[in-house]
Amino acid sequence: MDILAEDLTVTVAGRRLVDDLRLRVPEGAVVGLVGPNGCGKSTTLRCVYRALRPSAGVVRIGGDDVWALSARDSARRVAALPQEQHMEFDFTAAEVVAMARSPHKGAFERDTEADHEFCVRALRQVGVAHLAERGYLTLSGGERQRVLVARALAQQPKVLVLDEPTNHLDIRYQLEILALVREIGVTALVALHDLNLAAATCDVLYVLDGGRVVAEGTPREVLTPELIAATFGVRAHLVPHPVSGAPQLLYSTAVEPDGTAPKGSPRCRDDVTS
Ligand SMILES: Nc1ncnc2c1ncn2[C@@H]1O[C@H](COP(=O)(O)OP(=O)(O)OP(=O)(O)O)[C@@H](O)[C@H]1O
Repeated sequence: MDILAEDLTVTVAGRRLVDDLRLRVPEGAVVGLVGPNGCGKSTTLRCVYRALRPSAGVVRIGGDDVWALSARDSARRVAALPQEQHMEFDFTAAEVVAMARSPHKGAFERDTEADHEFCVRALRQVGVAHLAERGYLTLSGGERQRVLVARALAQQPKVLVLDEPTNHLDIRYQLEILALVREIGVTALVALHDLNLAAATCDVLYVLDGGRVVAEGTPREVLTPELIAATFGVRAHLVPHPVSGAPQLLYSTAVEPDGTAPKGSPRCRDDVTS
């Protein structure tokens, strides 16, 4: 299923957190959202996974407005890995992953053998099968993150929405989780801070600044030193990855050698009102 956001706007207290945004993720593509802190990535993703109703515009998953779907129907299509996930009770990792199966069953229906299999497979896919009986609250940050990725996979979604999925992960698991997202062939919209990981993982990148799309295209088209300076206020040098050829960014200090600030735009349009 594809994702289409049209004219998406989120206004809170007179401030446009997301401003007339248009974004498309074709079926099976992995699309990245990048941009500085506070530019509206999570707010956009929350609209896509139906946690936030936009002030204007629409998000369509497989052609249907997500707010025209029931919460259950939406959860059958979209699995989300939010940036913050609070868990009050000490469920085991296996129980946390099993929660993903509830959109696929009736209120009092018990888990079937097939449900169990989906969960075991998801735990294995992200390398946490050995943690299945551990209490979730006893896990490290990276272990928790991998359990939550397993939960998203066990939901068997048509669309994955991942908000900083590499948070807390060591470099091996950062690479493995993103490779897995590509491998399973699911439509994916992913917010990432690491521009090199984004370049290596995503077919297309959307760059947000102040709630607006300021650039879109392949990583090679989008990740130019000019754009990095204008959007992040950082000097960047582009080099091809020696093996894959993917564009890689090396950064220097945020100021020019003469001590002046680099050319750049404001990161957040705090003054924009509806
Ligand atoms: N409910 C809210 N009320 C007021 N402001 C909000 C609300 N939710 C988000 N914001 C503000 O909207 C802006 C965009 O937030 P958002 O979390 O979408 O940014 P982000 O690009 O995901 O940032 P980060 O990279 O830091 O995770 C931020 O300035 C944030 O403080």
